[in-house]
Amino acid sequence: MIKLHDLEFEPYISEEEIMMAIEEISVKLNKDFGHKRPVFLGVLNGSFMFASEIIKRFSGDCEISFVKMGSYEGTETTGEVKTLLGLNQELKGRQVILLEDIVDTGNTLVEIDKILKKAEVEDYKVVTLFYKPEAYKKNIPIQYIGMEIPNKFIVGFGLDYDGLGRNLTQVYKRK
Ligand SMILES: O=P(O)(O)OC[C@H]1O[C@H](OP(=O)(O)OP(=O)(O)O)[C@H](O)[C@@H]1O
Ligand SMILES: Nc1nc2[nH]cnc2c(=O)[nH]1
Repeated sequence: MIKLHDLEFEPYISEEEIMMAIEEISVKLNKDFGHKRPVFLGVLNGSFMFASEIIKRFSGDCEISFVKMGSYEGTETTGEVKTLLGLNQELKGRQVILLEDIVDTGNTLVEIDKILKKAEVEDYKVVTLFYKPEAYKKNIPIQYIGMEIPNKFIVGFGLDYDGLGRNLTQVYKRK
């Protein structure tokens, strides 16, 4: 059990399980994009750890870029997704692989979809380590999913509770 701010969390997904899910996604990405020179687009802050693991395993040529989006306060979405740092690279005509740590309501994905369409990317695919099917209310397709999880608030492996917990190497759920 761990405590972050006022809340207690219990171990939920081990580092080993996370790494297995990452390996599986990486095999598919190498097969599907190995010769396409994609741009990996990580969504900060939460995706930094996942993005690092995915990119380390990619064996073809690739470029790496980030955007920073934010919408959560405490354990709840505000419903308003802010673009805190936008695109800083020309993506017109490129194949983009979007790297998300988690897709929950899908609000963040909808905002990024607008950004990528405006940037006139050739195509983009969504990769997420965690996905909450019960919470997802949008219809943007998610092509690569590490793990489906129930609608519970989690922390660790990049995911925070009010700034804390991102450094944890395994995932915890709210007790
Ligand atoms: O599907 P949604 O309900 O939009 O939730 C998913 C988003 O929530 C988290 O970001 P957050 O806004 O907490 O910012 P952070 O990555 O800086 O923690 C996470 O990193 C995703 O980007
Ligand atoms: N830390 C954290 N951030 C999220 N953003 C969307 N869902 C979650 C979640 O379960 N945990």
